[in-house]
Formats: sequence, C-alpha cells, structure tokens
Amino acid sequence: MRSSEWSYRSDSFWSNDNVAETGCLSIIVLGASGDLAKEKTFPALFHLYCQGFLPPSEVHILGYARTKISDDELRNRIAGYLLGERSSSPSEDVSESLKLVKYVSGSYDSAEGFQLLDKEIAMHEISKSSQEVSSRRLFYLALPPSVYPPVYRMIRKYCMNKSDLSGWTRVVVEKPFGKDLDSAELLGSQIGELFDEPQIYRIDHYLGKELVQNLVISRFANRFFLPLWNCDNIDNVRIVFREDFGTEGRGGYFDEYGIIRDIIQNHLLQVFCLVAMEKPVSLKPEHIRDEKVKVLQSVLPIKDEEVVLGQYEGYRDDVTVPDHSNTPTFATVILRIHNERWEGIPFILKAGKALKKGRYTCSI
Ligand SMILES: NC(=O)C1=CN([C@@H]2O[C@H](COP(=O)(O)OP(=O)(O)OC[C@H]3O[C@@H](n4cnc5c(N)ncnc54)[C@H](OP(=O)(O)O)[C@@H]3O)[C@@H](O)[C@H]2O)C=CC1
Ligand SMILES: O=C1O[C@H](COP(=O)(O)O)[C@@H](O)[C@H](O)[C@H]1O
Repeated sequence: MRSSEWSYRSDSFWSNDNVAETGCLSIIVLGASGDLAKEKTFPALFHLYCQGFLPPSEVHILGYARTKISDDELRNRIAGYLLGERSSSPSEDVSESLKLVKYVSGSYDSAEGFQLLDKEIAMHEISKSSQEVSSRRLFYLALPPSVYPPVYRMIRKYCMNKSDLSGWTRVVVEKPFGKDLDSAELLGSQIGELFDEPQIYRIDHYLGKELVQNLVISRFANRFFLPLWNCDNIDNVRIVFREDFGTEGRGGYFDEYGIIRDIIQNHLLQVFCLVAMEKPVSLKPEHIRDEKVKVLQSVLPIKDEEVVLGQYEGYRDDVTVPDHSNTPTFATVILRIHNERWEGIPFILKAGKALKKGRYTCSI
C-alpha cells in the first residue's frame, strides 16, 4: 500500500457503515453505583447528549446496582461529578440530561431484580411509542468481570428486546476479561453461548484516547518516522501510567485483580502493540488486530529480574481492601521482542497508583 493511502482522513478512518436508527433506545448501566460509571460512563453519555446523539424523545438511561439509592441520589452523584471542580459543564445541560436517568436496585443474580429492570425498560418503551416503535437495548457492564456470567444470563433470560418490535440487544463489557487464560476463555464461551458476536462489544477505553489514536497515524502516515522506527534508531521505549490517587473505595474490585491485570495487561499492552507492530494491510480493525497478535507472539518470556512489584503505603487502610492484602499497586515489567525490527530493545511498561505525579506517557 502506498503511504499516501495512510494519510489521515477522518471520514474514511472513523466512519462506519451504520445507518442512523430511530425509535426507543434504552441504555442500561449495570454497576451504576461504581467508579467507572461515575467517572467515565455517565460523563460520556452526558457528552453524547450535549452533542445531540441522545435525543430525549428516544432515549432513556437506567442505572442498576445492588446499592439502595433513589433516582435522585444517583442523579446527585452524577451531577456532583459533572459539576465538580475539573469540569466546565453548564449546569442547565447537566440537569436536563439527568432527567433521562432512572435507577433500579437489585442483585446481579436475581430474577426479581432483572424482571423489575425489564418492566422499567418496557414502561419507557411504551411511553415513547408515539415515536417510531422499536426496542434497542444497550447493556453496559461497569462491573468487575467476576459478576459478568450471572449478569449475562439474567439479561438473556429477562431483559432482551421484544422480538415483535424492531431493534436489538447489545452488551458492552469492560476490561479485564477475566483473571487468566482459563477464566478469559470461560468468560468468552459463556457470553458466546448467550449472544451472537455482533451483539458483543469489548471495550478498552485507552484505545479512544487521542494520544493512542495519534500513534497509529504518526507511525504509518508520517514518512519521516517510517524508516527510523527500529532498533537501529531507538534505544528503548517507555510506556508509563501513573495515578496520583489510590483505590479510594474500589478495593472490592481492584484487590482481586491488581495493577498488572487492571492496567498493564490491557491499556499498556495495547499501546505497546501499536508502537511495535508492523504496518497493517489497512486500518480495518481485523487487520490491526492481526498485526498486534503477531507482536504479542514475538514477545520473549519475561525474566524475573526484569519485574518490580510494589504496594503503596496505606493501601490496606482502605476499608474495601483486606487487611493482609499482597496485591501489587505498582509494577514495572520489561518486554523484549524477538524480531528483526526490535531485537535487543527493552520496552519498559510501568504502572502505579498513589504515586507523586499523575500522568500517562509513551516515550520513544
Ligand atoms: N474505574 C475506572 O476508571 C475504570 C474501570 N474499568 C473497569 O470497570 C469495571 C468496574 O470498575 P469500577 O467501577 O472502577 O469498580 P467498582 O469497584 O467501583 O465496582 C463497580 C460496582 O460493581 C459492584 N461491585 C463491586 N465489587 C463487586 C463484587 N465483588 N461483587 C459484585 N458487585 C461488585 C458495586 O456496585 P453495588 O455494590 O452497588 O452492586 C460497585 O459500585 C472493572 O472491570 C474495571 O476494570 C475500566 C475502565 C476504567
Ligand atoms: O481502566 C482503568 O483505568 C483508570 C484510569 O483511566 P484514565 O482514563 O482516567 O487514565 C484506572 O483508574 C482504573 O484503575 C482502571 O480500572
């Protein structure tokens, strides 16, 4: 492929073949009481609302979790975050968007909770039936992967879209997909038995970050970089994630997984792949995936002496963390790739919580 075909064209790079759909859209955030929902999912929905992608005549948003709170309590939590000191969201937009939000409390494995959820969704679908009728249901799992299996089953059994209406049911799952190969394969087969592949969306939100998206463009559309990107010109690559805050009540999820599964195995490894992979045949997702897989297959076994683990002081003071936890909150690991381009070059991946400075960098 000629390099001119790689030049950045927002239309061809980002566009998809989706035809605009209309009718009732229900977005259900499971784990709505949690950190991801508050800090990422609801703010993302708010920005979509502000850009006109979530018209109130068609859309409603339901939060679901075990915590017993009212609609207003959930709305206040979200508003508190959206109107916090780091935000410049206009308060009228926030209060208008929050009118779309309701909350249902229930457990992740009880028929009762999911029947109630289904009833609530159906009620909104009926109330919006003056619009073109359809039932589009998007379930977003802002939950630890340990609760995915019962949730898949409950959605499948009680909450699928109504087949007499046009539309669909889709499920969005967050990283990490399991704790190890066995649990990842098990999760994959469990969801695969209940939903078809086009219904399943797996997310790593680092792939949506500007820096990460620009990496592909810089590497393959920039003729200056193309001949330099190899072990003759690069001495080492450092991919670093630092957070200046700790688990802050997320110990329930974090302690079971640790920093390697929470950050390195997914976010940093994705960046690693984009830096190290060969040029894909095209920018189609499957072509990029194929090149990432080849790089991962060329990584040499990690040496013990090239790994450092640590836990920040005070981690165990978090009430959601077990008193004797040995879970790492910091890790550095050196990856080495056995191929012509990268022979001998260390890729240093480092991630830590509760460090002095918060920042995310990729230095080459
Ligand atoms: N936080 C973030 O910025 C990001 C998180 N993620 C991923 O999202 C998922 C959730 O993360 P996050 O929101 O931070 O985690 P939280 O610990 O905040 O968990 C989310 C919610 O899940 C429920 N929950 C927590 N632990 C358990 C448990 N052991 N069993 C059953 N329910 C539980 C709680 O709701 P309740 O008790 O009310 O039911 C909680 O509010 C993880 O897979 C994480 O990797 C991905 C990207 C970013
Ligand atoms: O996936 C996760 O990411 C966040 C950090 O995301 P960022 O976009 O704010 O950099 C991290 O705090 C969390 O532990 C992890 O699960």
